[in-house]
Amino acid sequence: MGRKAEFDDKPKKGPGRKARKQGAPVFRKQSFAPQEEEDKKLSHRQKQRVVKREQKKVVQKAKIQEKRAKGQQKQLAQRQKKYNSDSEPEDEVEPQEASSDEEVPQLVPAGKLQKASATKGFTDENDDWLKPKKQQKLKKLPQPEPDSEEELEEDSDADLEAESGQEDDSDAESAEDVDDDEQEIEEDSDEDDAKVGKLADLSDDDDEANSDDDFDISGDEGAQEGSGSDDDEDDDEDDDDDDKLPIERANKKLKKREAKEAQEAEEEMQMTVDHQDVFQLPTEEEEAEKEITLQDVQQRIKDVTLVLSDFKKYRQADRSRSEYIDRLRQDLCLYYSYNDFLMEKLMDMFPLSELMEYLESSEVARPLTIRTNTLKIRRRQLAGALINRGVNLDPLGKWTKEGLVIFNSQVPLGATPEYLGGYYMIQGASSMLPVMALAPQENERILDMCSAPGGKGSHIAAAMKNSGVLFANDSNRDRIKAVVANFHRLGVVNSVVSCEDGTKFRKIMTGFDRILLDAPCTGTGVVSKDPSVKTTKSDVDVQRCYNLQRKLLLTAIDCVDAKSSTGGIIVYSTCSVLPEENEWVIDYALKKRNVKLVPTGLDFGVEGFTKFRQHRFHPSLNLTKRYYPHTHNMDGFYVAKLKKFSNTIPITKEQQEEDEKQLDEPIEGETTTEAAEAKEAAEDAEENADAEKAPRKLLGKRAGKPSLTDIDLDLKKKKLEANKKKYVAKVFEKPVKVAKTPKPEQPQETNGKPKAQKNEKPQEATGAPTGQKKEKRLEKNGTPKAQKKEKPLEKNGLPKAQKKQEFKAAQANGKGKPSKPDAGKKFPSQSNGKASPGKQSPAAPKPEAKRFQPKDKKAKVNQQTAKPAASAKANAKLAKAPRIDADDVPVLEGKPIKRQNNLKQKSKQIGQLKKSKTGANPNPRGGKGKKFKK
Ligand SMILES: C[S@@+](CC[C@H](N)C(=O)[O-])C[C@H]1O[C@@H](n2cnc3c(N)ncnc32)[C@H](O)[C@@H]1O
Repeated sequence: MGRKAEFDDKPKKGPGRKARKQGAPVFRKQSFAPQEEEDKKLSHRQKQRVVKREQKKVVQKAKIQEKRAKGQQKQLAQRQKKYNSDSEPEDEVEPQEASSDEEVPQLVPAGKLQKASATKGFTDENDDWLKPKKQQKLKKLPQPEPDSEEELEEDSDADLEAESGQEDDSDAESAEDVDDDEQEIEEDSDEDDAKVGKLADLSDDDDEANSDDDFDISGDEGAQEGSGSDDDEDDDEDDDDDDKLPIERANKKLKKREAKEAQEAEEEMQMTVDHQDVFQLPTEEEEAEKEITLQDVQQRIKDVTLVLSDFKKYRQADRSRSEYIDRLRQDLCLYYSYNDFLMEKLMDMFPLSELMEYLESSEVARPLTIRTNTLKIRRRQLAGALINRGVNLDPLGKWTKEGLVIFNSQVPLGATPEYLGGYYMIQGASSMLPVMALAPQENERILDMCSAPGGKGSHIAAAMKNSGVLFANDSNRDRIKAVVANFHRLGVVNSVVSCEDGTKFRKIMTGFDRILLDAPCTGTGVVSKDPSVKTTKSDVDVQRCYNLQRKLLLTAIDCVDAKSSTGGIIVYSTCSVLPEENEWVIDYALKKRNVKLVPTGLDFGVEGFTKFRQHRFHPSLNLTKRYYPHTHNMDGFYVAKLKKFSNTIPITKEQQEEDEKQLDEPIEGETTTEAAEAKEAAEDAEENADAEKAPRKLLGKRAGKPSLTDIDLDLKKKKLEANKKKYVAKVFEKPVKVAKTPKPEQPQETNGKPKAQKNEKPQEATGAPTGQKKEKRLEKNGTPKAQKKEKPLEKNGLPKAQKKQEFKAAQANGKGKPSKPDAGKKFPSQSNGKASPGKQSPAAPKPEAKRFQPKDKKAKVNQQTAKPAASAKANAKLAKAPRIDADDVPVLEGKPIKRQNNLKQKSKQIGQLKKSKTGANPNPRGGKGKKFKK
């Protein structure tokens, strides 16, 4: 549109046709150049009005001259007087001068006006006087609106000249004066354009609004009207009113009034709104009555937040701050699905506005990130390869040379050839930080104390360039498999993988250059990954983690060599944001060991707390780093770097022991998974015991309590439990059957027993109480074979032998062949414990067998299945099957047997009874049997 203005005098290079035809438009530099701010503000019309006004002045001046020439001073004085009566009097100036001042009150600086008015003594306030001249002027002025100031000036000059030309004859001198004055005024008006513009805006705009162009009132006008002072407005009115009809003036006044009223109304409304907006905390009844939606909750969160932001202003007089905070916490729990405990913790940590940000960002998943395995590939190459597969990615940030952030991918990132080839590890951005802080060096000995699944461990190995030795440890046997798998995939070859309790590591190995302790924690920083954290964590969980973390950290410190030439460094990290698991743990270690905090080397992250609520930590804790989802767009994380400066421990051994004891103390109200499992097991055992018959119950009560504590211990090794049960069943099956032998048969039994049976019994007797160690020892001695031989005998031979014995006993007592029901009864009597002790064998291994029977369902089944079997064949068949299974039970480990060892007393009793009755060595294979002999 239009031609392009040129403001510089640069000659155009090679002007084109257009340029030749039509020169560039030339504007007065003045009009665009930012010389005067005020000038910029003048619109085109305003400028026109200024020119008009100047023209007016000129006309007025000419009139004055004319009047002077005609000697109409008297009339002028009268007019002046009249004007003065309408306008504000100005005492300081002579009447004539005053009137001239009023003529252009604000348009020209006072001094100059005085000068001008002193010369002319003129006012345009007199309509009578002015009107014909106006008409005259209007006639003289060109009808179309002038395009520019220049034109207007020219026009006005021309008019002036014409007028002055008419007047030249009469008063040449005065004409010269006028010319001079004109010049002055012109200059002044040029100089003071800005001032004129500023003040005239109000009046002129009004003028324009009322007179020109359909009452166009722009917002600016209104604003200017509003912003102008009353005086200014009045003055402007005075100016403008000259040109206006009464109706226009009335209109203007009306508008003014309306604007004022609108402003007042707005203020009033604001006050009312402020007053009404005070949020009313709902009462309990209200809450109970009203069905609340999520939107209501959201609104209430906003309201309460507002109240808490200016409590004095918005609070209800009868409500305390804590009531609002409680309400807010409950609503936040409801809205974001947190439990009260965690929400309270978070509210303690963050100011309200930050808390909202934290909660919001915790609802959103963090960006997917991967770490280049620099043992195999460079990041650029990896990025190229993945891009070719349709992965949209970018470098993670300047702080890492290995990280890549994945925006989207056409392929699953856990299944690309690059992943399977070990070129990268899928890892959260925050997980890279602890290893960066650890700064592993080549050829060092580094321990990753809690390593599974090996993300950070493999990062350490990469930093070590597969040199030195990396010890990757984790106490979780299942998870450690992931470490091995990942290390294989990623090509880590400098590592030793172990599965030990980290707290015991000082007894396994020490003297490490560096240790990473990425401690087990509540995971409150990874809520977006695992939302269950929001509802499942309690103070007991935090306490438990806190204890374990402290123990692990002290161990880690003890395992590091302070004299390491390259290191002596411990990095502690968690994916929890709670100070209890972070600053408190570090603060504890600072007190208990010769370590100090050093900068992590991570140039971003929030400083760790040096105080939290009423707690005060070591000031150096500000060297630790915190990471939040809302500030760093990564999982909540904590990193602390410690330097060990002495291998001595600054506390006494007694203190150490006391500390350890304290850390091992059970937590009040603890309902850990282990404890819960133990409880469940105890309940199961009790239920089983209840299911047993009375004597068993008794036995269960007698032996049950100690065995329950044993169960507690055993449950810590979950996998062994199943085996243990099987084993227990197997070991104690024989005594059960031995116990079945009726009293009178015993002498016969002892005398007429087959060899095999003789061998069995001592084995059973000894095997039952001695437990696993014994079993192992037996195995070593070649006993398992014998056992295996025995067992079929037990299974197949025992019922037969029993029958024979029964039969013999019956014959000896003259009772004849025992009836089938009798034989049948014996088994139930055993299982039910109803058989009288008198009828049982004196060896009485029965109670012992009963004691363990509840724990062994299989044994029960065996007995029960054997019970209804009428014939020996059937019995043998039924007994056979499960026994074969029992033989296949793997060799037992320490725990189950240990538990049985607790029952030494009973086994001793059994052995002694047998010994006394049979006179045979209960354990001909030595070992405990020998002890029994003694
Ligand atoms: C946060 S994870 C470690 C993650 C690992 N550093 C990584 O980057 O892949 C914590 C680990 O500590 C292990 N852990 C828990 N208690 C332990 C203990 N007493 N000794 C050693 N490891 C333990 C857990 O099995 C779990 O794998």
